[in-house]
Amino acid sequence: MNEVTSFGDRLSQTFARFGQLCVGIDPHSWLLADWNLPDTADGAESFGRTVVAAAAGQAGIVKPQVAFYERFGSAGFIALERVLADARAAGLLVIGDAKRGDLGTSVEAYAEAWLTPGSPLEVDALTVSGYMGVGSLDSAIAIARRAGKGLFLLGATSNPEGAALQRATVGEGAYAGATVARAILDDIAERNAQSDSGALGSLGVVLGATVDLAGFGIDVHAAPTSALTPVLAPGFGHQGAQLAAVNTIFGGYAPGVILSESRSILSAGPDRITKAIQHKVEEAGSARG
Ligand SMILES: O=c1ccn([C@@H]2O[C@H](COP(=O)(O)O)[C@@H](O)[C@H]2O)c(=O)[nH]1
Repeated sequence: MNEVTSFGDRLSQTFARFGQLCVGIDPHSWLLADWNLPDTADGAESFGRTVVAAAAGQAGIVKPQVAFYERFGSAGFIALERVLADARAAGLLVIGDAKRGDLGTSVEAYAEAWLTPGSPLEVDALTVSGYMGVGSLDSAIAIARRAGKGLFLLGATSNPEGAALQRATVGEGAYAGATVARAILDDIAERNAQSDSGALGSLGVVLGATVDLAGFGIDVHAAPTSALTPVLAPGFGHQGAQLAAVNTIFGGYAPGVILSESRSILSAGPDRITKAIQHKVEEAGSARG
């Protein structure tokens, strides 16, 4: 049987080739209107496939926001399947932003849906919630590792409402005394150290570029140097964070940060989207140095 390449190694290869920008695919109603597309599943499909075609060969990663397809029910999922198929055929690394979370066999079923090779919704990595306990995701983690896929656990999210919960202190267990966000980061780092031998681990966390990580008890200068935990970082662009600040915000984690922007790129419209992506890829490259 062929050895499966880990998600961490595939992410490292993508970074080396295309840099660290991730283009979000978020077909908001207003964006569909700006793009002269109907606010329907067909409109969202056309939007997503145009973004994929513009990103292919320029950026390495795309992140479709599942909610904007789910709102159209089964037709939306068919549209999303086609966008995902295009993206994977174009060699883009695809992160499904679905923020799934559950326990036992239920989370296992989510992982089968999104991470099984050949599944209609197959992506390379999925955003998940560990707020039922990181251990509640064990079966999904096992499926991801077997298939060479990745998971990004919500840690310190970019929205201001997240802080009250995510900065709360864990009361018991191995991470007692740490904030919730820090406990998730530490748990994932340990799992990566045990299972990944490359530069980047296959399990990542979501850390918003808009948040003050020190306030969450996260010391960005204490990042591990091998099996570094990848960080999916929304918050650049429309939410206010500047790509130029990536090294300052993320310190030792910066080599593993996925710089995600959606609206700030997508608002360029269908005629200027290719140029907008090219410009952002260059900006992200200069920011990382
Ligand atoms: O902490 C988080 C986690 C996920 N998101 C998602 O990222 C994009 C951000 O879109 P922008 O237009 O670049 O603001 C969107 O799909 C969010 O649901 C996040 O913003 N923050």
